[in-house]
Formats: sequence, structure tokens, C-alpha cells
Amino acid sequence: MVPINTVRPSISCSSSSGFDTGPSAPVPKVGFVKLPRSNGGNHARLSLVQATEESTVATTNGRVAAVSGENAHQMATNGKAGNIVWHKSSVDKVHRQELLQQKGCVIWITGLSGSGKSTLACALCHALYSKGKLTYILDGDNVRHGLNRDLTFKAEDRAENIRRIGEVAKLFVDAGVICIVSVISPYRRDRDACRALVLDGDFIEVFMDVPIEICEARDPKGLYKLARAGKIKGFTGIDDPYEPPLNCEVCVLLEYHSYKLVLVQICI
Ligand SMILES: Nc1ncnc2c1ncn2[C@@H]1O[C@H](COP(=O)(O)OS(=O)(=O)O)[C@@H](OP(=O)(O)O)[C@H]1O
Ligand SMILES: Nc1ncnc2c1ncn2[C@@H]1O[C@H](COP(=O)(O)OP(=O)(O)O)[C@@H](O)[C@H]1O
Repeated sequence: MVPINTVRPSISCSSSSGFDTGPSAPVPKVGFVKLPRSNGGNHARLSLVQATEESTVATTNGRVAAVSGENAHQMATNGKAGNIVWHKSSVDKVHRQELLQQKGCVIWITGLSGSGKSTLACALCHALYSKGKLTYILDGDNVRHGLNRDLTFKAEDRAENIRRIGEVAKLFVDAGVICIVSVISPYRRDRDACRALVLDGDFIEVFMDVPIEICEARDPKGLYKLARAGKIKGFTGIDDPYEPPLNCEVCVLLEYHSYKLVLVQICI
């Protein structure tokens, strides 16, 4: 069982078996997220939106400092770019969350290929949508069609894949959106780096704790078969590592019971 950090938002789920992702299939009910009130809470009113005198700030490694005409020399170097200044808007995250009546957060679903990440992401998205909550899914396969189409499955490219997805997820959180990420994200260090990009409590890590034998038996894309035949090199779980979370918020544990796959445990 995975120890759970209690400061995190709670997620409740109901069990379901016999998932089917076909277009006409009913969306399985997997639950909903109870979103804690934002720090601004009811005090945040759109009427408070006004131009701020300090309209620009410089930032280095996430630390923010005010910049005015006199101290504009405090421009920062961030990554490879020099002379950059953060531009602050008078409409911020608190206002956007107030507008949307929800709290932005990241629900990061990690697990082997075929473990059910995309299925859970879609079901969660549907459940939240029906409750009037705005979500957006960043799915590994999909993001690799566009933003990350230049990346392979080498270790350093996987790390870059996750870094970029983490940064995009951070933008969604700032927009007040519930960002559901479904990516293998095999390395603990990369997932933890994404967690560190957002505030404590805004990152909910969900581990699809499904044995590789089950994932391989499912093999909906035939990739395990190709990997076993040596036609795909460096396939996660076969000849590339997967590091399970040590302290995730949610662990989805599935097992076979009487020849039926059932959700036996969600540890929160
Ligand atoms: N070598 C190798 N290893 C693992 N997976 C592979 C590989 N090659 C292609 N695929 C397909 O790519 C999907 C995983 O992409 P991700 O961006 O989630 O991977 S990662 O987080 O960068 O490891 C993954 O999708 P899911 O099955 O939905 O997980 C696979 O379909
Ligand atoms: N809880 C579940 N029980 C049984 N089959 C599932 C479950 N979740 C997903 N599946 C099936 O397993 C396969 C892989 O699911 P998918 O969501 O694509 O996994 P991933 O995104 O992790 O690769 C699909 O055929 C899907 O219908």
C-alpha cells in the first residue's frame, strides 16, 4: 500500500469493471474531485481587478522581484535567455478561478502502457464536465503528435517530454483549469520536478498499479508484441525502466477476481 500525504485534495471513486473505450460505450463512473477553496476564497472579487503600479517583475528560478523604472536593471537570465522581465497582469489566477468557480490543479496519471491511463483520464474528464468543471487532458500519445513531435523515447527525450508537459500543466493550473495528464512518465525524478512546479496540494499523482502481465495481455496497440519480438527497442517495462511512485496521492489497484478485472483498492 502506498502512504498518502494528507494535505492533498481528496478524490473519491466508485469501482467499475469491464471498461470499454468504444465510441458508443457508456462512460464509466470513476468519481470526482473535491476542490478546496482557493486562498483568495470569497474575498476575490472581479471588482478588485485593477492595474497594478508594479506591472513588471523579474524572476530567477521562480523567485519574483518587483521591477520599476529605477531598478529595471534587475532583469533576469532564465534558462538560456538573458534580459527577460516577467510581465504581471492585473487579472490573475485568483480572478480566473473565481470566474470558473473551480480551483486549477494537476491530476497526473502515471503507469505502464496499457495500464488504463487514457481511459481513466477520459472518464474523469467526462465526470467533471458533467459537474460543470473545466478540464483539459494532456495525453502522452496526443502531445507527441504536436508539441513533442521532435522527441524520441530515449531517456533524455522522455525527460524533456515530461518537462514540457509539466510546464504546460502549470500554465493550465494558472488558468484555473483542472489539467489531467496521462503519460507513462517512467522516471520519478521527472514527475517530482513537475510536482515542484505548482503549489503544494495542486498536484495529485495517480498511479495505475496494474501488473505488466495484464498490460501485456491487453496490448491494444500491439506494441508489447513488437517489443517482445525486438522490433521496438527501449519499451517501458520490457527493456526500459518504470519507477513506481513512492508517495503518490492516489493508487489505483486492479486485480483479477473470478476472471473479471475489478478495482480492488483506491488508496488516498
Ligand atoms: N518505447 C516505448 N516505450 C513506451 N511507450 C511507447 C514506446 N514507443 C511508443 N510508445 C507509445 O507512446 C506512448 C507513451 O508516450 P509517453 O509520452 O506517455 O511516454 S513517456 O512518458 O515519455 O515515457 C505509449 O502510449 P500508452 O500506451 O498510452 O502509454 C505507447 O503507445
Ligand atoms: N479498468 C479497466 N479494466 C479493463 N480494461 C481496461 C481498464 N482500463 C482500460 N482498459 C483497457 O485497456 C486498454 C489500455 O487502456 P488505455 O487507457 O489505452 O491505457 P494507457 O493509456 O495506459 O496505455 C484499452 O483497451 C482499455 O479499453
